[in-house]
Amino acid sequence: MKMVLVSAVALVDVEGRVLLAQRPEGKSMAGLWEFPGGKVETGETPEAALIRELQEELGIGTWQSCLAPLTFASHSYDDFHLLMPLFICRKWEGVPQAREGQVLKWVRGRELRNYPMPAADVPLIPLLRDWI
Ligand SMILES: Nc1nc2c([nH]c(=O)n2[C@@H]2O[C@H](COP(=O)(O)OP(=O)(O)OP(=O)(O)O)[C@@H](O)[C@H]2O)c(=O)[nH]1
Repeated sequence: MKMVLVSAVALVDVEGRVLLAQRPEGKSMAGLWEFPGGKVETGETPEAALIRELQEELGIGTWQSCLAPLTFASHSYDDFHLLMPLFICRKWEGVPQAREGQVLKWVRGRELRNYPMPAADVPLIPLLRDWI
């Protein structure tokens, strides 16, 4: 099966809330809430991919030194296998804005369960909650 490498990040604010983005209509898995990020391009590191995606999707800047590895997802969807490192980041510049039609939401740990997420993300939530 095709292996897809996606880099994602839990942005955590000073109140311990996590930023989720709702996938827009028309995309696969529309309506589900996910961590910001995207596919790692050829020749890119997962960290560089994230820094690029955060600028494109949210208009914020961050640094490799502010991206700490948290955990990863390894999940088979019907048509591809997703390998997704999840970083945690508490420091960035700018205010996240929905630049690609997503709905953004800052969510507290205990409320994460109210936001339906892609199957790959579900097992990551308890671990994330331990860290925020
Ligand atoms: N960014 C992000 N992607 C995730 C998460 N969980 C998860 O299964 N994915 C999947 O990883 C892929 C990310 O691709 P992408 O964000 O670069 O591309 P895309 O929206 O155009 O997706 P598409 O090619 O499926 O339409 C999608 O298939 C997405 O559904 C997550 O928490 N964050």
